[in-house]
Amino acid sequence: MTGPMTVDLRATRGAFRMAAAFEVAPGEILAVIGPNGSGKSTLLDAIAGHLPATGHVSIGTRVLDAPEGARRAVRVPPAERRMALLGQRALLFPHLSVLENVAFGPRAQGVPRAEARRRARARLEEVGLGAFAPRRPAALSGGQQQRAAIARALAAAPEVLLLDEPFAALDAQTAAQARRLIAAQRDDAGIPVVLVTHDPMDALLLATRTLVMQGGSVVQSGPTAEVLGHPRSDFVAAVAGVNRVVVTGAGSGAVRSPGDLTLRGHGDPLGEGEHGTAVFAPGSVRVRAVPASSAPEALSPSANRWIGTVSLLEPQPGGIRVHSAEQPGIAVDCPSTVAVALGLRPGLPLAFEVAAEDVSVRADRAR
Ligand SMILES: Nc1ncnc2c1ncn2[C@@H]1O[C@H](COP(=O)(O)OP(=O)(O)OP(=O)(O)O)[C@@H](O)[C@H]1O
Repeated sequence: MTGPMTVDLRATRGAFRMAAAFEVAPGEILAVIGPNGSGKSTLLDAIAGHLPATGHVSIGTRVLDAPEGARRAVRVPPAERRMALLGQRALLFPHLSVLENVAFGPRAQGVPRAEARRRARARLEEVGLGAFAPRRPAALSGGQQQRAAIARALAAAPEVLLLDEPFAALDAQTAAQARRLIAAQRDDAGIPVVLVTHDPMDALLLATRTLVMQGGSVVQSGPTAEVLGHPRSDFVAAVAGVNRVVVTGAGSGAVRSPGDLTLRGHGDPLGEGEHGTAVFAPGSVRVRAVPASSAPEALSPSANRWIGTVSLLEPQPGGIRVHSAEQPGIAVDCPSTVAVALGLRPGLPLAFEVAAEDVSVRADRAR
């Protein structure tokens, strides 16, 4: 059991500037998401000490980085931080066997050779590579090399685990196995884990909290369900697969979008003219046919209902994603049975409806 990891760092890479501050509790996984080039790897490299940075990093009472202005400037070299940084590429030592690669960490910490090999063997069994122990890394597939890298990271018994897209190069089955290993390490070793990921499912399944980086800064952080459930940026909305609509308070508890959609939802009440966002899932919108004989008043939109003409249809698992010409920024997922019954095609007018309990509203002021 280690203590919490506290981070408050600034680093530069060429013209790029990164700044982030957060704490990760022992036994907690913090997910870090963000667009390409937003600074996620820079953050992990700075924490691991591979990149010059200013600020503070500590694990419990052990200070790893303290700024020049502190009572005593501290900068612990990467090899002495007791952190494991695992990236997308395995980076195993090519001239050592898989077993020797995994035993390397314990050996470097002074563990006797026989014991280091015993630990390495146990870790390799856990990742399903027991039979590959004598081989050189080049004789392993990419996925097997990554599993060996996970075994190597865990064999060193780190006090903090830094993971940079560790499942990205793995097939679905191996990725699931690797996720279980990481979750077990979190629970058994009770260490803080920072997980950079592009997959919202990783954040949802593994991380209690999620931090969003954009342009080198933290733009949102909080419980994973809140961050993905009410994204503050289009990037996170796309990652979470939800519609995010900029709205303004329209009085009587309703909000209005720039596309003139009137919505009622739950969450923050918006005063008239006050700015905020409304979020709802594409699958929570009901789609119905517009009868050809409809009276004009039956077509007039009311709160949470709108009429749209199909402009784009995209296949989705289990159905079709529908976009309309009138509300191009709103995606609606239509189950395949309904899509067939409606005879979905571009140009078809449709009635859309979303229940108020499925619409989450947040005021900008609450940021
Ligand atoms: N060695 C380097 N020298 C100069 N600039 C760099 C270097 N490495 C990265 N950068 C720049 O730093 C910025 C942040 O890169 P970083 O790799 O941290 O982003 P990221 O969020 O991890 O991206 P990705 O999701 O693509 O892995 C980018 O603009 C990148 O071009």
